[in-house]
Amino acid sequence: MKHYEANFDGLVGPTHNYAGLSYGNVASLNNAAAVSSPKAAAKQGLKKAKALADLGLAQGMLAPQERPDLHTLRRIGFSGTDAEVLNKAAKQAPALLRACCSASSMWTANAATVSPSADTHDGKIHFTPANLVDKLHRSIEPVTTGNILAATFNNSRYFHHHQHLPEHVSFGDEGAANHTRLCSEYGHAGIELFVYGQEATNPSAPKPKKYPARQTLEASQAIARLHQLDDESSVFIQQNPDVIDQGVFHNDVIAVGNQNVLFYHEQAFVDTQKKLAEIQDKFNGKALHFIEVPTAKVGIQDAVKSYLFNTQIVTLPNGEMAIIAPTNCQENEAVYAYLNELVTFGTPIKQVHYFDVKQSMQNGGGPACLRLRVAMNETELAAVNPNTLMNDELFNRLNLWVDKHYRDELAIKDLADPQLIIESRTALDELTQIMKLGSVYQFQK
Ligand SMILES: N=C(N)NCCC[C@H](NC(=O)CCC(=O)O)C(=O)O
Repeated sequence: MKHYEANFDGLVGPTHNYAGLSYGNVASLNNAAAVSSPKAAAKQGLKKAKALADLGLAQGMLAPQERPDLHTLRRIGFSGTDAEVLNKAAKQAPALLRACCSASSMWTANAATVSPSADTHDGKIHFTPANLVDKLHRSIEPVTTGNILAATFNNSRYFHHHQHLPEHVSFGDEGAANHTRLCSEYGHAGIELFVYGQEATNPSAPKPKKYPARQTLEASQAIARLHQLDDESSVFIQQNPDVIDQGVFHNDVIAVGNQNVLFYHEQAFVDTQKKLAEIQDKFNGKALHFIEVPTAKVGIQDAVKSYLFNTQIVTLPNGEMAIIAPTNCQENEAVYAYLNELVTFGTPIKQVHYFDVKQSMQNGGGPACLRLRVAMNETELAAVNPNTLMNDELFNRLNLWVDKHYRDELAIKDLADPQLIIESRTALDELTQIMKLGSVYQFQK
């Protein structure tokens, strides 16, 4: 039986904009009110996804969410026709309107946590949508995320979909951005690493002083229980609160794993040596590569600016690993020098491929934020909705679809334009037909 680790990238939605909504995410705040290009953003994302498919990897796409989110605006008291709702929100509560217009579902690393069947007791792939409660604009994603995941992985024989965790800060859950998996082969049972920012029920435990810690230990433990993971194959690690205060708002901004490689910054974790020993122990003595990047080579600021750790590490069909990096890594002297050196270290990582995903980067989303990993065997892959899987035909259809429906430019003031509701719904309605998703959006119900 063949095994894959498929990447499901988030298709960038028609309202992609820079609203400065994510306190603690330096790029989001620095680019607040800049003019975005939804069309360029969607095309950059599609190009990366297609390039990975062309490298011989299993690659899918996840549909974006409906924005502006009229359903939420009505729920908080704006009434009238759709245009009236938008107008009233724009005048009375512009910050709430901005929160209801974000295309943030593009960062599918935050869509859910996924545990492959090799790790779970019932032998199914488990999905739990992230509740994303720390940010208002993201907290309105999980219900539709659940609908989209269920329409994409639509076979209950292989896929087990859970409801998102209770919507309270004690269960702050950011999905796969704070989760990575180590294994010798994708189809073998692995070790699931859950990295949390704070313990909600232990006020004396360390936590950041300035920026929020979005993921709690309690949430990570709940996911491990729901996904029927063994204690012997789960490791809970605290993220270093000092780096959260320097802009590392998710663990995937400072560490990434693939198969038997863990690539991380020296300052990423609390109790690093103890945790590495626990991982090694639970890995049953099999070979592991811990690639630690020292501060002397790459400082935290360079890591945050370049997104060195928000790279994807993928295993190519020939068994070599490649790093999928944003072009921002080429533009940073220290990081570029490090990556050139990394491929000579004798680890499984032998190649680096650079992609321009700047439209997403300007909101703090790198290549790894844009994808949700799902390790699958060939039977499970065959059970995925085939219309979501990347190939020449889907790539061409989606590019034409973007050309037809997306704006070249979007400024914050444009979010108050009722025409954007019509454009967005027309596009998404057509998309659900292209990807054969059924009625996943509120406006279709
Ligand atoms: N690291 C991972 N996996 N994902 C990155 C998510 C970026 C996202 N940015 C935003 O939501 C900015 C939106 C705005 O400001 O308009 C966030 O902070 O949640």
